[in-house]
Amino acid sequence: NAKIKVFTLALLNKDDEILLGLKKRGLGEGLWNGFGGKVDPGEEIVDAAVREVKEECGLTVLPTDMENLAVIHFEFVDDPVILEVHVFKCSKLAGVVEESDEMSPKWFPRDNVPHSQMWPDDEVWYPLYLSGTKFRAYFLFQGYKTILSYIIRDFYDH
Ligand SMILES: Nc1nc(NC2CC2)cc(N2CCN(C3COC3)CC2)n1
Repeated sequence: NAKIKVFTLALLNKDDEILLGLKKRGLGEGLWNGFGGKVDPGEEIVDAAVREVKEECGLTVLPTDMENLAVIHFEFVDDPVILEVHVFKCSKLAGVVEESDEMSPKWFPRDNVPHSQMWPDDEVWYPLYLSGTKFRAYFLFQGYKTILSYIIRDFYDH
């Protein structure tokens, strides 16, 4: 009786830097990550991504400037809840970066993000993301720290 929970994850780019936020609470607390959250019922996924970016770091992004680069499914041993994370890449940003209740934002060099303080899967798929490759991925976790297995394939292949 698997249950799928849909999340957005927006990675914001400017020149050779990427904006990450240190999560202050909830799932991923204490880790650096892109901006995102749950998709409300009836909400378009890309609109949820735009909303979460604004809420979490103050920046305004147009839905048409959100490039959907990946869909990643995360499964956890002995847990029926599957996380479906829609990853977006955006380079057209407006506004001023602000701290929020959820996130402390900070710019990092895109080739030097703090992987030791990020979700372990990021190290696997960031290189694909940075090269602009569209992909689908599946990760099987034991708890939140151990990757038991993963599959990555082209977004368009079956
Ligand atoms: N980079 C990355 N890795 C993940 N790995 C799986 C956990 C093992 C999950 C993940 N997200 C799921 C959680 N979501 C938080 C915002 O509201 C909750 C952000 C995106 N983001």
